[in-house]
Amino acid sequence: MKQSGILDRVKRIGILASYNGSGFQIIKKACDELILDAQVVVLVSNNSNAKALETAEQMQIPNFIINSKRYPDENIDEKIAKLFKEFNCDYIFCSGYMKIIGSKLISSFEEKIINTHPALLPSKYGGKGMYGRFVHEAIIKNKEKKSGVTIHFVNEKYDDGKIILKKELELSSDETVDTLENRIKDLESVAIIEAFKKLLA
Ligand SMILES: Nc1nc2c(c(=O)[nH]1)N[C@@H](CN(C=O)c1ccc(C(=O)N[C@@H](CCC(=O)O)C(=O)O)cc1)CN2
Ligand SMILES: NCC(=O)N[C@@H]1O[C@H](COP(=O)([O-])[O-])[C@@H](O)[C@H]1O
Repeated sequence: MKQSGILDRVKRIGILASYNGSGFQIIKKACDELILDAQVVVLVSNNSNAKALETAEQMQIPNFIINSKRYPDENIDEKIAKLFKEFNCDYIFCSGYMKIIGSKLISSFEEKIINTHPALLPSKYGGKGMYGRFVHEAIIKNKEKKSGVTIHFVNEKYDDGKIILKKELELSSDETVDTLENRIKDLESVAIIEAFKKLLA
């Protein structure tokens, strides 16, 4: 583990999640086990029913619901950016976050917002509508021979940012959406940690 100098401090990670936050849990575990020299300091969800909120609460990680329904008169993107700044986040990780991130948040965290996409990019399996099971359904429907995970920086467009790393897998002849989803999640658990090790080095 890198020795921290006097001016260094453990890097602080903010999470954006819409549902379960599986990637968030992977990162938190790696931080707790000192595999990553970082700490998860705050979680934001757009979805008041997100399981990720409960998980954060159980872990005593500050967690917030920020969406336009709850804050109809505020710029949601600015509100999220302000909160992550208040928590002195060094990085933001999108753990199954299903909303477009706007320019304010992107400019506040240039090349510091990281997303995990459950397919190989660039490809037709990225962009608007390509999230969660929809990605795997399209891959299976099109009889693709391979898929994978892409960890990338977030820019203004969906799934278009600079790629940090990719991991591939070959589809089996009897692959289903369920088996592919599970295999991609397993691959993600390796890719996310490898990507953060690269960033934190
Ligand atoms: N500016 C960016 N914002 C986000 C990115 C990004 O790369 N740039 N990545 C997404 C995550 N993502 C793919 O990895 C993704 C998530 C959601 C969608 C999508 O089509 N969403 C629907 C709404 C779905 C819902 O409300 O549940 C939509 O926009 O119509 C595409 C890609 C996170 N944000
Ligand atoms: N395009 C974005 C996207 O599809 N992200 C995907 O959502 C899953 C997280 O869901 P979770 O809420 O179950 O952790 C992850 O597998 C991630 O690749």
